[in-house]
Amino acid sequence: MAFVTRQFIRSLSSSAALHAAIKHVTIIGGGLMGAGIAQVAASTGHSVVLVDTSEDILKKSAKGIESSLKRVAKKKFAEKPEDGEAFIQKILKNISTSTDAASVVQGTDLVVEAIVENLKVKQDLFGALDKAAPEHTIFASNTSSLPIADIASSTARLDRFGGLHFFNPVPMMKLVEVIKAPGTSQQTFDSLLEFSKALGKHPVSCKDTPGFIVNRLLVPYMLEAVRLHERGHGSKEDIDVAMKLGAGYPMGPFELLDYVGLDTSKFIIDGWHEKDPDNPLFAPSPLLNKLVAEGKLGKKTDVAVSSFI
Ligand SMILES: CCCCCCC[C@H](O)CC(=O)SCCNC(=O)CCNC(=O)[C@H](O)C(C)(C)COP(=O)([O-])OP(=O)([O-])OC[C@H]1O[C@@H](n2cnc3c(N)ncnc32)[C@H](O)[C@@H]1OP(=O)([O-])[O-]
Ligand SMILES: NC(=O)c1ccc[n+]([C@@H]2O[C@H](COP(=O)([O-])OP(=O)(O)OC[C@H]3O[C@@H](n4cnc5c(N)ncnc54)[C@H](O)[C@@H]3O)[C@@H](O)[C@H]2O)c1
Repeated sequence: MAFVTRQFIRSLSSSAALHAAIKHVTIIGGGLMGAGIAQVAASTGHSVVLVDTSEDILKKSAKGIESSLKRVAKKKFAEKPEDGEAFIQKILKNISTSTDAASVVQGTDLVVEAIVENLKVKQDLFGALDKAAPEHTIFASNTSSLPIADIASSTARLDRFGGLHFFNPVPMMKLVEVIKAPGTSQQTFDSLLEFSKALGKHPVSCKDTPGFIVNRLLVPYMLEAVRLHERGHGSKEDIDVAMKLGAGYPMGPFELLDYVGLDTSKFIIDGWHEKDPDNPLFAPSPLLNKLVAEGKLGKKTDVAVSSFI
């Protein structure tokens, strides 16, 4: 009995040690999502390296993080604004940047990937990182729509690979979908759940199925809104107002498409359409295709202007 108890306590403390081990995080991709994930990880005391392909992009990411932190500080230190600047600087100190993923992962506990929604590009990245990262390092993808198992297949660490699907804007959205692929070990899954909680998020457990939970429901809804408009059955403005005032959504579907990025939305739809061409829910949208071809990608192209106008 005493032995069982000691063993039980040992297993609890080793699992606590494992969870505590996620201190150093590498975020690959400094766009909308990567910058937000880096900000939240740094704000919760993690040491963060943010990686992208060029110094210019990383400068833009750093600027975005700083202005988001200013918004947080304005609210948090409304009574004592002078403390806000120290708060921001303390968090920024936890973030460094790099264009060399292979060298920075050598000292990392967790890699969170938030690069372009393309299977081959993600596989190439993880295949290269697998050779450079230490044994214990966990890999996670923030993919919106791709199977985690397919991304993980370019590595030899299927047991230490899972999904961490954050929501935009990351500093505000409480949910993280934690995805257990068939190869993900229970220990890795538990670490990812613990990490999500350490970020102050609310994790939900997901299977490695298309769109997990949120996007399996959200993507058909958003596409249906675009199709409703394409059929001439409602203006974009009326559809947005209707869903905000009639269904209680904080943003209408067109506003949200602008916010998410029209390029990312198109990558998601094209990928699902290719896999399931007869499914009318995932039929491509001529309007979306036209806007992306014109380089109108939503807020990321111009924060002040809607791409749908
Ligand atoms: C077709 C296929 C498409 C599928 C796409 C799937 C994509 C993906 O996989 C899943 C998703 O993410 S799906 C997408 C999931 N996401 C959704 O569905 C999002 C839906 N939208 C919302 O929940 C709300 O509109 C927001 C929370 C964005 C803003 O809140 P609001 O009440 O409408 O109003 P507000 O006046 O603007 O802001 C008020 C205050 O909030 C604070 N603050 C805001 N942003 C901040 C930031 N970045 N940093 C820091 N702080 C930030 C700030 O304090 C600000 O005050 P300030 O004085 O202005 O600084
Ligand atoms: N936009 C959203 O609302 C949202 C929400 C949840 C999940 N996601 C997912 O997160 C991922 C990123 O989306 P995003 O909206 O942040 O995209 P984004 O276009 O804003 O940013 C992607 C960044 O990745 C960089 N990048 C591309 N290839 C790279 C590589 N090989 N190495 C390093 N950096 C590279 C790009 O330079 C860019 O800065 C996608 O998988 C997307 O599906 C997006």
